[in-house]
Amino acid sequence: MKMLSSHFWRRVFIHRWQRRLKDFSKISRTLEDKERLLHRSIFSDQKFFSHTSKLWQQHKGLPFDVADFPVERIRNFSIIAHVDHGKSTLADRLLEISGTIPEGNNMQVLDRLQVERERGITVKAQTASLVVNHKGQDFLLNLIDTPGHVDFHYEVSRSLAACHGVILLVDANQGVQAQTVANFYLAFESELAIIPVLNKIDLKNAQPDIVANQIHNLFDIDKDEILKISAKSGLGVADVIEAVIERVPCPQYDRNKPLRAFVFDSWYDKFKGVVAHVAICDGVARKGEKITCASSQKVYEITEIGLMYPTQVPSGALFAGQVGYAMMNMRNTSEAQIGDTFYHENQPVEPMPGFKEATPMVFAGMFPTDQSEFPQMRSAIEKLTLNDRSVQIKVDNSPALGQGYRLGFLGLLHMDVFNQRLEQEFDASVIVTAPNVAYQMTVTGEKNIKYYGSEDITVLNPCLMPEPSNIAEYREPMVKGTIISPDDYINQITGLCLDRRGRITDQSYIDDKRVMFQVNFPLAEILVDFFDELKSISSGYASFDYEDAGYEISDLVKLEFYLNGKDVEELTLICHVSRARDLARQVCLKLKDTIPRQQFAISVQGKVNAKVLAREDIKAYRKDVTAKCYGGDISRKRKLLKQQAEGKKRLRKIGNIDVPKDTFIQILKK
Ligand SMILES: Nc1nc2c(ncn2[C@@H]2O[C@H](COP(=O)(O)OP(=O)(O)OP(=O)(O)O)[C@@H](O)[C@H]2O)c(=O)[nH]1
Repeated sequence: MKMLSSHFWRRVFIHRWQRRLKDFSKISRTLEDKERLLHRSIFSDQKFFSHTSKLWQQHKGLPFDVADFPVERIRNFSIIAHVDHGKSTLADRLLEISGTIPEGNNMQVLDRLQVERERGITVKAQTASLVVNHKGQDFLLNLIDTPGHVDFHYEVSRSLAACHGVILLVDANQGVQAQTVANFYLAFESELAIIPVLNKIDLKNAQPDIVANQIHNLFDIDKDEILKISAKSGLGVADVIEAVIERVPCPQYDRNKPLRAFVFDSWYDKFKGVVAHVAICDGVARKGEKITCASSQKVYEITEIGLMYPTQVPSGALFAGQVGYAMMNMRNTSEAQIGDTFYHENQPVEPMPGFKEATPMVFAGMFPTDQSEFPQMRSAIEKLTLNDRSVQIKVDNSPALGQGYRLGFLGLLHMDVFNQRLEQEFDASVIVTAPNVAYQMTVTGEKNIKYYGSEDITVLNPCLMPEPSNIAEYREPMVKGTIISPDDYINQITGLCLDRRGRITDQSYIDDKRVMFQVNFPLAEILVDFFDELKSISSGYASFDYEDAGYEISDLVKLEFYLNGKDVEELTLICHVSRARDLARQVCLKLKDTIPRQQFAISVQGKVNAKVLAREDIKAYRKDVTAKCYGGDISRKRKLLKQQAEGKKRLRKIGNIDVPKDTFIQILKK
């Protein structure tokens, strides 16, 4: 007994010291941890901590019943903003304040993809549900964290279909940027409630009053409506929750009506198969029920249904106004179409309007590194496009690279991310050809005159461009660009726009320091390095966004590249006539740098209409075949050299040039 009690006191003593040490280590924390402590004290009153919600670690299922949330106590909203203005950080704080996840600085829990974590950007809209208490009542909030980069704007527009309001987040240091403007109009045109929020007010250089003025001038928003927060420290985040509950309208749906479930996203899970993100517009969907897909009329059984809390947590049912996930035993990835409506078997309802197709801006060929891997590549592309519906797919064939696909993307970053996701998530290694835009042409060649008079075609693959003598008119895609920058850089930006064949249509001040330019550009001119150059001439302060602006008549040529006189179709480009010579030189130099030296010399030529515009030579490795010949027998040495020369000729004849996998994509980068 005595022994036991001394053991007990020893444990109490150790425990006390551990606590003291913990307190001591708290005092000596770094600056970042001090912010965390501040954030803790802000949350300490746990104003929004719901009675039903418990800390993340403590529950396995949902700590509440979804049936207890009628539409009046549901709010569905998105967080939209320019790149890096703090969307994912705010999402973290909202999840913490509601007790959905444990406290922890900058976990970015909604950036779930490996590519997002590696690049530090959001590429995929992600949803999460949280329960908060407001004036004694529990509310179910469904938030969607959206990407900020222009290449992923389709994700934003799709997410808005499942929302009734948005938080328009603006960095109080950087101010309104180009994507802020684009996102505002997207939400405004969708008639959503807009809550303007200034973020990063903890920063030394934050200028909340100036930025509030910009928001007021540009969007006609009352300055009193603008919230000021620090998503990092948690300051003011409580007000955001209050604003969401009070300013975002509840869904106008009815759980007593027949089921109408809208699929706004879907993805392929290696273990669970196809998973769909669903918004329940009317009625109730329960596990085990049979539901019909409105577009295909196929019947499925709901095998699992639940909320993203913030990962998939089964709830057994979802009620009108709620947003969650569902699994329906779909065998084929093509069955889960985004924009589809599901209803209970034999109880058809009016389907929801689907989504507008995304308009791809950039096209590139994708081929397996080894032709035997084509089936794996096809399956990987099918699964990934299930999660990324903005990609357009067409089967393609290339003499050098074999069977593959021509894919359409919303931009180069989109293409890069898609490629990386193929490798990381599906283990598919692919060759990507040089990206190009889609040109339109009016063909009036002999054959066409005979049959059609003239015909308008769209050329997605430059090597399929018809003979120039048959083309009556060329048209190239245009974009309407928005640039926002401090006025110190007006001259540099004007110069850059003119150099890129841009037409400045408007230039106006959004406050007394910042200028907004509206510029019409040929898409091909801003595709590769425009944004980098804009950032570099404006010391990183200018931002850029663009939207489709149709086609304009242009003067185009087909630029072909030859390796040792052999046309390499995969390298063919279409460009404006004024760019042909520079581009030919740039690509030839790039090829010279990227193609490794081989046993024979390689000539690299860039030609337009058989006229050589640029040429580079890659020297051969001179293998010393006579090294092993000691002594003076000259005839033996000659024989070996002759054999070597013949070997080189043979290699050249069969065009056995080792071109590295990323050459095609590298050639356009400066
Ligand atoms: N000082 C400070 N930094 C912040 C605040 N909010 C976010 N940040 C930082 O800003 C950077 C970008 O934050 P994110 O949350 O990734 O921004 P995002 O808008 O989600 O970025 P994308 O999804 O790539 O567009 C991170 O380094 C954050 O730590 C804030 O209130 N104060």
